[in-house]
Amino acid sequence: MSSIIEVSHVYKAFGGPTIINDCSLSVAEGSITGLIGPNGAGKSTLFNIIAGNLAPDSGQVHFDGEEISSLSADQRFHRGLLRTFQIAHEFTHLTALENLMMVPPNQPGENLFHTWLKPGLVQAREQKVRARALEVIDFIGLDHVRNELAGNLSGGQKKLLELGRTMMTDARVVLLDEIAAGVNRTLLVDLVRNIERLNREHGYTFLVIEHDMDMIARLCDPVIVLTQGSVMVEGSIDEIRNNPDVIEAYFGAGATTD
Ligand SMILES: Nc1ncnc2c1ncn2[C@@H]1O[C@H](COP(=O)(O)OP(=O)(O)OP(=O)(O)O)[C@@H](O)[C@H]1O
Repeated sequence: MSSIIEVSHVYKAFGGPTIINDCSLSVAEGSITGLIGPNGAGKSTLFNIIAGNLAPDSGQVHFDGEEISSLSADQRFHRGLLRTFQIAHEFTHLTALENLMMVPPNQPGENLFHTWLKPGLVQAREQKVRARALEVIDFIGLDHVRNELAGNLSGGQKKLLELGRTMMTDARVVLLDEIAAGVNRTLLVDLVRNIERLNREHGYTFLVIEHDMDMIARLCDPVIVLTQGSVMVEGSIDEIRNNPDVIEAYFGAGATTD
């Protein structure tokens, strides 16, 4: 498998100690790759650097062979590299379906000249977006709450909606940051199933930060362990689980898995 994301020798400090320290890793196209590590290891910082929300002090990030360090988060989004975010506050007053319909970038309706000069174009585009949103809401199993305000959805339903929002664009790589947090077990099963289906049926590549090890074990291969801002080891979940260095990094010297 070829790699779709390549992080090469990235460094980042926030005026104090180096948080990301000569970090290099690659994510294979079509994989669901896990990114784990103790608290403060730098996982979210690395996500921000890959997504374009934070500039590295040095080093490079390639997406599908292209060096993307100079691209904004928005430009990366339009190329299909995106991360899920909590539903923004203002969107909690929109229905689940409307939340999906808000996602497509550059909607002609946003441009007043289009509304005046090409109303037919705007209408056709809106119909297409609505049809897609209806497909997506069915796919993620939220059809029964499509007219519910997003703010009234449960934590797990909001996560499913976040995942659905990635389907309104032509996503290729989705960065998931602790998507299982606060989700009940039943909806977690739906979430995992949808991630697997998006991977299998739509060719999405996922990079997943997760503290829930059951979820990592179920979903991810390979798993990358980050400690103190650089990659300690990469392998299958079983290789990681039995690696004494990983156990020590998580639990301290002398710890065992028993
Ligand atoms: N904007 C910032 N300014 C200063 N320090 C920061 C900033 N962002 C992150 N840090 C520091 O960088 C370190 C790594 O944080 P980061 O959130 O990337 O780790 P993490 O591995 O995602 O941790 P966790 O698993 O606890 O979420 C922490 O010590 C944090 O305090």
